[in-house]
Amino acid sequence: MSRPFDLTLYLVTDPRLVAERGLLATVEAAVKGGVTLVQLRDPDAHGRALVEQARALKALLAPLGIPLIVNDRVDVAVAADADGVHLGQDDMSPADARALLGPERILGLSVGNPAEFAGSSSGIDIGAVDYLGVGPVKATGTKKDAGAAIGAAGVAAVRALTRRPIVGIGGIDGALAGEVIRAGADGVAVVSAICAAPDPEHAARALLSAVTAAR
Ligand SMILES: Cc1ncc(COP(=O)(O)OP(=O)(O)O)c(N)n1
Ligand SMILES: Cc1ncsc1CCOP(=O)(O)O
Ligand SMILES: [Mg+2]
Repeated sequence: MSRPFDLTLYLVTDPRLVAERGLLATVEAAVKGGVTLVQLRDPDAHGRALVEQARALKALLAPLGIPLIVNDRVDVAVAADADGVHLGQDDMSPADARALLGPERILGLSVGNPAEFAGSSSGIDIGAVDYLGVGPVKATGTKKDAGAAIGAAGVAAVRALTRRPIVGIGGIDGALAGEVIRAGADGVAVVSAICAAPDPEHAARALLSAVTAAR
């Protein structure tokens, strides 16, 4: 069984959007505002730099009891003793990742739409997965190769297919956060709404209020 985690407000980092403030300062502020889970996502970074960033984030987050997830890279997560990994449909299969990560680390899987969930649950070992990242909910400039937006209705459609925890992602701001929660998501994952905000602590607090009010 994996260690506990809370999807309520999931911060996914972006190297360009945090460049000015800095990765650690942005995450520290966001956590003060109420972020419950953090993912290190830097698709272009090399392994050594990623491990260093993950170790620094882990040192910041572990004393606060907030788990650190690494995007894509099982090897980096293990090297930095991160709490888990988030995988996409083209990344290593969840079953293979689970074999490398062990039973305790948290494993997330992206699901773009209900059909993709159906494919994952019949093909890949969905049993190895702890939560699903569902989206993009709305079109986003943050991930250029994201699929078509599915809206809150798409989140509801995936919700109807599984009891596994789900977090909506893609184009989520304060207004959409409530809709995503009302569609049945357990939480919201955001990049730009926090990383590009002039005050990440305030932005996180506002998103958390929107999620809490919608529950
Ligand atoms: C919480 C969460 N959901 C979805 C994604 C997207 O993952 P993926 O489809 O593998 O795309 P990349 O992020 O690797 O470009 C995510 N990272 N986190
Ligand atoms: C990583 C990812 N996966 C699906 S959409 C997305 C980017 C979300 O970024 P933003 O919250 O800025 O729209
Ligand atoms: Mg990926």
